[in-house]
Amino acid sequence: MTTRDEVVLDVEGLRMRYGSTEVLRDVNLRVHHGEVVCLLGPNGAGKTTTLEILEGFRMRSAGRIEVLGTDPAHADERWRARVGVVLQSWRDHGRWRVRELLAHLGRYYAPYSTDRVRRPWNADELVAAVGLTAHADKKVRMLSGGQRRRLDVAVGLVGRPELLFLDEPTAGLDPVARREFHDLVESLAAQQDTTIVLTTHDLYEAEKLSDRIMILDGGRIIADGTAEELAHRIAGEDEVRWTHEGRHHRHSTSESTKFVHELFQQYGEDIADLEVRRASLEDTYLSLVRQAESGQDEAAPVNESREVHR
Ligand SMILES: Nc1ncnc2c1ncn2[C@@H]1O[C@H](COP(=O)(O)OP(=O)(O)OP(=O)(O)O)[C@@H](O)[C@H]1O
Repeated sequence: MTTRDEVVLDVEGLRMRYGSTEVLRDVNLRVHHGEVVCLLGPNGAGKTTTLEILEGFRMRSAGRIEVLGTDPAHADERWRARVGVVLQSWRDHGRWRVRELLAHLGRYYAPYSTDRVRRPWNADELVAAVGLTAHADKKVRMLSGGQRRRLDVAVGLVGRPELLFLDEPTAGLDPVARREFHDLVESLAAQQDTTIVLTTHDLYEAEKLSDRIMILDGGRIIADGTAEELAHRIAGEDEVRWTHEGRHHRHSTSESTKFVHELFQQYGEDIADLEVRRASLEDTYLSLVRQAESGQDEAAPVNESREVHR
């Protein structure tokens, strides 16, 4: 069992080559206990490859990796029982019924139960937690795509993992299911016992769920920090909008607080409809990826390691 402040994931100089194609060149990252970390990056950047290596499903070409204190390439069953995995697509078990499948897979984790963590997660409770109660007796192959994705998440959670990897967990989910999934991740994270690493292309989701965002591009982590910290890395300016005497105005500035203060000093209560728009995560992401791809990236992560404050 890891404790707060402990490093759960430690990666140094990770490289991965498929044939003659080098996908990961020098990936360095560190995740602490209880953090929710989101890995972003363009299609083909190597996010799934990275996750699969960390999960022990794929052998790396080079680099040092410790996941829960162990090299995943040489991990045993006890280690595997502490790690939950939701793959990008998984189409087995079509003939099983939902509840039966979770109860069946759960049995594997029973020997790893402790006084603190009762394993496995009770199948009925888990089915309810992922919103599948109405479908608990259905065969897996009869589920819709989104229901199947909820089941994938349940399969990842059944052993009550200390560390959970989620590869695009909300792809294909409807807005209600997506919101329910966000609530589930937040409740797992709030208990401080589950460290979560997820990939997504949904920047709203990344910002909402994660303590920290890492952007993978060109085989490296090109940015690492909170959404706010990343925004500070781009030379972005805030946009201030307001109305004065019926006319709309806008002004771009890197010192929006000072500007607004001066605006009020000058015009006082005649100012209306004041709005300060900071760079969104989408602006930041696009700018960082463009910078990296045009070779301007200084490859300096915002944050080498930081405490978790939730
Ligand atoms: N088994 C494999 N053999 C050869 N090349 C592979 C293999 N798996 C992935 N690749 C290649 O490695 C690169 C990274 O793929 P990966 O799936 O890790 O990217 P990703 O960031 O997860 O992409 P996406 O956002 O599209 O899911 C891609 O160019 C892909 O074609």
